[in-house]
Amino acid sequence: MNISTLTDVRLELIAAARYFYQQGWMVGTAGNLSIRLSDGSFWITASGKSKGELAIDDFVRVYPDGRVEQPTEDSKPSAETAIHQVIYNLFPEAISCYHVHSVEANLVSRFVNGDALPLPPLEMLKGLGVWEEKPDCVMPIFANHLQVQQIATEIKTRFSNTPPQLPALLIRDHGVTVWAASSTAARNYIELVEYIFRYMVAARRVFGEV
Ligand SMILES: CSCCC(=O)C(=O)COP(=O)(O)O
Ligand SMILES: [Zn+2]
Repeated sequence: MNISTLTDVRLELIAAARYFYQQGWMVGTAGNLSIRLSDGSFWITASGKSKGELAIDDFVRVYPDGRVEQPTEDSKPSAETAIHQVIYNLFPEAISCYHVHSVEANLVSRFVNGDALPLPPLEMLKGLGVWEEKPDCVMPIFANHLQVQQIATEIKTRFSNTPPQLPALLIRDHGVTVWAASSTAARNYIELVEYIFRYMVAARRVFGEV
């Protein structure tokens, strides 16, 4: 057994959350991160924890049958656990699901009225798996219902009929969610989508509405 197999995967989530917090993408208690284990259960951030200073007990374990293992009585699963569950059910290859709130994600979610955000054909899309000459890509947008289960249901219905072009979705006036085959890839995906959002906001300032 090498040393990496002994590492608690929650440490990766703690490090990623601290990094996202430093970027201003997980301010206060905003956002939630999860990682799936080989038995199909996943660790997810407990609800309402300061994401810049997570500790090993600030996670709950959610099993495929919905059972929840809490380290302490006051640790509740993230309010957005239903979204992570639906992503893991839809995408068997997904090992990590990360959700952050940035100012730019909220701004670009208002660039269109419809349910799909056209993305500029940037080289960065290759990092998200889009290897095309001038990619014609959209990011799905979902309404930010107060009942998170409703958001999760709409994600399930839409993606079951129309798989997304990218491993990412945007919730309007809320934030972005990505999923990936490893926690490292999920962290990269967050950085890439946030770069694209920053570009879109800057491009609007420079070129106006295009
Ligand atoms: C101030 S963030 C409001 C809730 C939210 O959108 C979020 O991402 C954090 O919720 P959690 O229950 O995972 O702490
Ligand atoms: Zn959120």
